[in-house]
Amino acid sequence: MSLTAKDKSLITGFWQKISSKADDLGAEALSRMIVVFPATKVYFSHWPDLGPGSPSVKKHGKVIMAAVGDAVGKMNDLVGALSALSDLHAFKMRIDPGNFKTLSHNILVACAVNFPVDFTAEVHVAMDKFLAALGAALSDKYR
Ligand code: HEM
Repeated sequence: MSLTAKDKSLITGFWQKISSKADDLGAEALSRMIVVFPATKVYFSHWPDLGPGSPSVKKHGKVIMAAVGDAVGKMNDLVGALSALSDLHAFKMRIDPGNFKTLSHNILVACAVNFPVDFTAEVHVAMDKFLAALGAALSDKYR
């Protein structure tokens, strides 16, 4: 699956609209993932508070979305751009790569809820493809 020129322009355009709210979107996506898919809590058990909007969740939501924003600028080589991060998730954090789909889903939900007008069906498809490609790139180092 590859991103078309149209996908890329929709993704870049949507990111420009949401980037100033990226930290909040990240916190909401991560909060939702932990609540709706509680099995994901196992990876964050070292945090003092995993509740929605807790300081750890907010801080890490910001970190995740900074990486997503960086990836928007590197759409032509996601595997190369995310190689070090893939290594970390595979061998240091040992995240089951199936979870990338789960977080992507929650990022889409956060985008839809907070940007209902801009998150058209067209943008939805493009962002879904982009996050799937990002998840695939993050899974690249697993084997
Ligand atoms: C869109 C997908 C994702 C992106 C862009 C992303 C990005 C990041 C980044 C940038 C870091 C910091 C790495 C560093 O220390 O240099 C990180 C750490 C981490 N990620 Fe991910 N991540 C993603 C998905 C996931 C998923 C699905 C999980 C688990 C369910 C996960 C669990 C973790 C954990 C446990 C850490 C360490 C947290 C800590 O410092 O306490 N990540 N991630």
